[in-house]
Amino acid sequence: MITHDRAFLDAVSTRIVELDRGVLRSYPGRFSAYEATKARELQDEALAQARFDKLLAQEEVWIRKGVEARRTRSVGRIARLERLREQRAARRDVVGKAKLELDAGMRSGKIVAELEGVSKAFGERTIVRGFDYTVLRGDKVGLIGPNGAGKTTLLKLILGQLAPDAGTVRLGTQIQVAYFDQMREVLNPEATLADTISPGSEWVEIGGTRKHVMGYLGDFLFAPARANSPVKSLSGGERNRLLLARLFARPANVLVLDEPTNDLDIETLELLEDLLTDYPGTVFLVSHDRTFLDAVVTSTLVSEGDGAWREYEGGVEDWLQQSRRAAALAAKDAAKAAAPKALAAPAPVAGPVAAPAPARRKLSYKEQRELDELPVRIAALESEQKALSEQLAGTALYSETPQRVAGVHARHAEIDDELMALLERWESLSGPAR
Ligand SMILES: Nc1ncnc2c1ncn2[C@@H]1O[C@H](COP(=O)(O)OP(=O)(O)OP(=O)(O)O)[C@@H](O)[C@H]1O
Repeated sequence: MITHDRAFLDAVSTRIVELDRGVLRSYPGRFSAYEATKARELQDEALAQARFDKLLAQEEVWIRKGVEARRTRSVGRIARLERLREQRAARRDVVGKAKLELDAGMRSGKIVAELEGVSKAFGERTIVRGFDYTVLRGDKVGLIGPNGAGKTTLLKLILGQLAPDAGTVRLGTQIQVAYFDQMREVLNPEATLADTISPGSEWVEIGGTRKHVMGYLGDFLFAPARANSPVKSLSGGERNRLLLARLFARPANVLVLDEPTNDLDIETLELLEDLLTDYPGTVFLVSHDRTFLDAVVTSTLVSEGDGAWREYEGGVEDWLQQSRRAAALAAKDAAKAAAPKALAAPAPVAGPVAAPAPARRKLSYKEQRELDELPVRIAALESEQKALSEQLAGTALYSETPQRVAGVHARHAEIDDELMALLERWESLSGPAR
């Protein structure tokens, strides 16, 4: 019996067979029993994953320690870390694939939009001039230009929401657009996380594929225990993560993301990168975060001023390289034309913009000092923890008072937390600029 009628299922079934992430599982009993067991399993899974993450994080702290510690690294421990990393990567894979099934709404036609000689001006100001452009299904397009260059206007033209002054825009078939705009999206602060994703149902259902909302929230790094908390209890970054979860639960085949990376932590950024990279539909991405753009886009639309827009294959780095090359060639040609007999001077390497920003954010003097001291603090905590582990493994400790034994246990656990906090600090200080 295959049905979406839960009341009916609950009344008649004696066994539920579930297909989740490509695995079939059988649960004896009625539908309500299955739901309870499933929620428990998801919770256990989240707990096991959290434990695993903690171990991995500790091992990452260890491997990242200074040169001195590096000499004493054990081969076995490094091999174990590599295995842990692989397991972690595989887990993300499963999640990514599961979501892809949810995302793939109805496919759009092969051509999403075709623009010919499109121009648009607001009063005296020309935003787009004589623009020819074709977007195909699956293109991931980055838009780059200073504030007010016309990125939003160009997007509206491409998606047929704004009529051009001149030229034609032909839209493809079956296009369903979903937007992610942190500034404008509104979340009901009183609604729960689960209700925000899938109002009135415990299931997220798109294109015939269903997933329990707890599991879906888990994919977006919300623990099952939080599914029934109100939106107002979330931090700003968590709200953005929830908006992303809602975006990917919509049956769209064209996603438009305007500055999606503001306020997202590293893990969510990676998740978003993976989601967008694997997303089978078309993506338009406006972002000032070059690393993020480079990771996701397959082509870039760049404002070259005065209504001129140009398409480059690849991401920001490719655009910079290509435009530097073009500028160098132009300079060479100009030099040749101006002074044909002069000795060939090295071509100036000039581009429309400066070289890419350094990958790491600029630290204040105080932060740099803190970062430099972190390995020492981590090493001290680890050697303290090692000494405690030895005491716990030996017999002498147990001839002392029970309070003393409990104290050693407690300090050992406390060091775990301190190490985690230092690792997080290390991540945030040494992470890329955003
Ligand atoms: N409906 C409108 N009427 C008049 N002017 C407009 C209209 N929409 C946009 N503009 C102007 O056109 C220019 C381009 O705006 P647009 O919002 O497309 O830029 P943007 O590149 O997306 O900017 P930002 O990076 O700041 O979001 C701006 O100067 C804006 O004031």
